Amino acid sequence: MSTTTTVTPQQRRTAREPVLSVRDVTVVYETERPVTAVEGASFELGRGEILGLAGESGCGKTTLAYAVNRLHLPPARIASGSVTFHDRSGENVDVLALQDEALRRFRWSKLSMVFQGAMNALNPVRTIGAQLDDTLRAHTSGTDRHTRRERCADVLVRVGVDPLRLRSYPHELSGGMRQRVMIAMAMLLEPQIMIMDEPTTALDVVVQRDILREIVRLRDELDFAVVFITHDLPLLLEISDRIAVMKGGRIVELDAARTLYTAARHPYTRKLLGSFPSLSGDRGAFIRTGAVDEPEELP
Ligand SMILES: Nc1ncnc2c1ncn2[C@@H]1O[C@H](COP(=O)(O)OP(=O)(O)OP(=O)(O)O)[C@@H](O)[C@H]1O
Repeated sequence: MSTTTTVTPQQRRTAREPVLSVRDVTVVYETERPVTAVEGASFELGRGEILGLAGESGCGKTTLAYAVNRLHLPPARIASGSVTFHDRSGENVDVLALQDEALRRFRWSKLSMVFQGAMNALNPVRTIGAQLDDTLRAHTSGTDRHTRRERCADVLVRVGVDPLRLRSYPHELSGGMRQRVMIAMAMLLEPQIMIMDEPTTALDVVVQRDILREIVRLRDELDFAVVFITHDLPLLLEISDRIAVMKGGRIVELDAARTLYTAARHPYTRKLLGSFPSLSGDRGAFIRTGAVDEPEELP
């Protein structure tokens, strides 16, 4: 007689091996009156998992993301903690100890980041193709021009942009397309983790939804993990496997998206959920559109 266990894709992902372990990270802005922007933050990111990072403005989301990627600049200082990247090869990388060339290689190729308003970071006087090629050349040696061109065209197609746009200048593209190009750039070196900090905030809702759907689809296809930062909790509930809620520099709750929605434990999470009418109103029947929650029968 065989027994069957119902395992959701969500459980499968969170049960997966970790790709990143963040332990007790504290970040202080050493200003005249030092500000502890992140205090004792710990989380584990599973391979291929989408982890949402939610919380009100100023709670420390961006500071934490920058620290994990070592992009923080003085006066910010990582006062304590550890960040370990678990490479697909089996190697464990102490991210906070990386220096110079090793750190440069780590960024983009292992962990890449899409910033708030990244679309405005494109160089206005260089074509999209030239800018994608710059990133590729900086990280891959000995790849010929034709192969690089094909790779650049391929990532554009993946994010839904016509590869003919390689010849375009940023001003010839809509905001949504430029943001897609930035996501393509972050994907270029096939990183195992992508950190996205409010990547769609500046875009209208329809474009925002399209891009998010694309990110979830790409994750399903390519199996990179995502840390997705926003204060838009309904959005996170739709796309995330798990969600961490931050308040005053601390992660106060971290759970599967569905559990957080139906049975939040921390009063602040409940308050946050209650502050979105779409989640709390009479017609608040919340529908997950992501491809993450259909149960699946496993033998
Ligand atoms: N350069 C700085 N110097 C001093 N304090 C800073 C600096 N940058 C950020 N802070 C403080 O650190 C705290 C966390 O800021 P952070 O930008 O990480 O929050 P956030 O949750 O990402 O906010 P938002 O959603 O508005 O981007 C805030 O109290 C902020 O005032």
